Amino acid sequence: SGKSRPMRILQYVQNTAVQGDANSVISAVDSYCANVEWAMNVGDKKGEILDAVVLDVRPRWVLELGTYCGYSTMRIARLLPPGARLITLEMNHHYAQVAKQILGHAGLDSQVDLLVGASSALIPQLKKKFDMDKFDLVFIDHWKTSYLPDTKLLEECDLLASGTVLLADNVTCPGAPEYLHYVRNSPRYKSLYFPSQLEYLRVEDGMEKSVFLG
Ligand SMILES: CCNc1ncnc2c1ncn2[C@@H]1O[C@H](/C=C/CNC(=O)c2cc(-c3ccc(F)cc3)cc(O)c2O)[C@@H](O)[C@H]1O
Ligand SMILES: [Mg+2]
Repeated sequence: SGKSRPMRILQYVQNTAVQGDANSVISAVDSYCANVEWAMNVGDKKGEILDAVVLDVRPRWVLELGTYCGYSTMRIARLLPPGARLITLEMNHHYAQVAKQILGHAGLDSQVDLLVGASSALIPQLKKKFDMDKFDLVFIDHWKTSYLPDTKLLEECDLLASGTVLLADNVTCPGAPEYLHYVRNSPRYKSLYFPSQLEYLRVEDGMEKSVFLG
């Protein structure tokens, strides 16, 4: 039942996870996607790398590109210091609606602003909309061919400060070759690869952490 995969994930969360307990919602998504049907969440293995980066950066302003069901949104939001904000962009209305409900079940909607629309249209509006200046952390996990153009757009919109961390999912599988080449060869980034595995599978994947140098 449930018309879409995100819908089926939401129903499983609503039926099994503890309302207001983000960790139980994260575990519910992981057990559903590991045992019932695969979905493109960052997952528990790469999720631990994401957690470690969030805890290390202690960001005040976080941007996520590609919300999908809100899994990585929850992982980030549950670790934010008080007063910090996570802005997540999702172009698919249905996915955004599901993510909003999953975030609500986890009790994390107060730290998160979920905007529905394409990143290319929304990124130029963020400074004014949120009265903010620079992001401390950007988690990139949307269409792999959009990683590079959106990184360049973030530079053009002056949304990256010296020290801003970009963390990109899937740089090995499915891969983001143009993005990788750019951040690994540009003098404006210090880049480091974190090997891991594709969510819920024994397939190599990894995340690239790139620090903007200004
Ligand atoms: C147009 C660019 N701008 C965008 N602005 C806002 N939201 C966007 C945008 N692009 C895509 N989105 C949204 O991000 C999400 C897309 C994520 C794309 N992710 C993947 O393709 C992906 C794919 C895999 C994968 C790996 C191995 C396989 F065999 C099959 C799939 C694994 C992953 O972890 C992935 O992240 C959707 O919710 C989509 O609606
Ligand atoms: Mg991904």
